[in-house]
Amino acid sequence: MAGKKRFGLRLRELFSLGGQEDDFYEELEDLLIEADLGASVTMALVDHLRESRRSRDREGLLQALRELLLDGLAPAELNLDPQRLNVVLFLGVNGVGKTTNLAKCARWYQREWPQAGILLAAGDTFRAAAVEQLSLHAERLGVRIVRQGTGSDAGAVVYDAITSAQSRGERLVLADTAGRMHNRADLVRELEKIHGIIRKLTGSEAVYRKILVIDGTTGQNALRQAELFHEAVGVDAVLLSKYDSSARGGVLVPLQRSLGLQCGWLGTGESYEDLRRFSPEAYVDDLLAP
Ligand SMILES: Nc1nc2c(ncn2[C@@H]2O[C@H](COP(=O)(O)OP(=O)(O)OP(=O)(O)O)[C@@H](O)[C@H]2O)c(=O)[nH]1
Repeated sequence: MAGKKRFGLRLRELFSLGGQEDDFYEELEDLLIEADLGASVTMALVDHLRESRRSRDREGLLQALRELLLDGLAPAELNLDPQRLNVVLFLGVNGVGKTTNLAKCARWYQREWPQAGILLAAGDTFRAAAVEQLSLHAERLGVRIVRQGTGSDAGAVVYDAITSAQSRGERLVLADTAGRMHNRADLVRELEKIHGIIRKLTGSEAVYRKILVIDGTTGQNALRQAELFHEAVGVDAVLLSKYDSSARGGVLVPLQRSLGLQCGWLGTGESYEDLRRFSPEAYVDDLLAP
């Protein structure tokens, strides 16, 4: 959070400085880019501020920037349905916190839907320790898991999980996926295969959603990751992990502006309770806080 505070502070310092108009906007651009807002969003914001000719006093500018950042941001809605089967696929590159946050979501729905029956699917069969890690969470949470060994077919794991949940009347399958394969094409092929299996099995009978986990400390690279997954299978919502240790976290704005992706949750630590619903106002206030 220290970095975020620095951003807000530096913004205020800049706003209270005198000097040339052009220098001011250039420095503002640098600050926004450092906050992970990305070049195109930054340009658009700064152009807007320039054109709006709002008074260049500190509070006026901060208020204008706040409104611009908030524009279009909304909490993602998954619209899951406790009366039907829901399949939620967790996507994201290695180490972003997919498995941990999948487990937090399991805990969340244990509370929200106490009667639902939750099943975890160990679909990351590529990384050696991933199946074990998810199994440990299943044991701690007291939920069922469908797993096979490392190197097995992830599509088969997901297939088994869904048919098993269907036969038992369970309402929620949370499926992990690999974040890395031998190369990008393999990863996309694997995801497309899993996606095809889920679509075939669920049809109109079930709700199927995809959550992309983005590491809040990643910066602009997050946008490229999101493009990859969104193009491959389509993303319904973003979960921004490691928000507690993210220096900037401004990346949610370009994710929304460039790809139309909204955030649903913030991961705020490593324990099961460390999951927060995304609030655009709280997020932007945090970004701008001194
Ligand atoms: N501080 C903090 N740490 C987190 C958060 N979410 C996950 N982590 C940590 O990030 C590390 C990686 O998390 P994993 O859940 O293993 O990541 P993954 O994406 O499943 O990784 P792969 O299985 O390798 O793809 C672990 O040490 C987690 O405890 C969070 O919201 N805050």
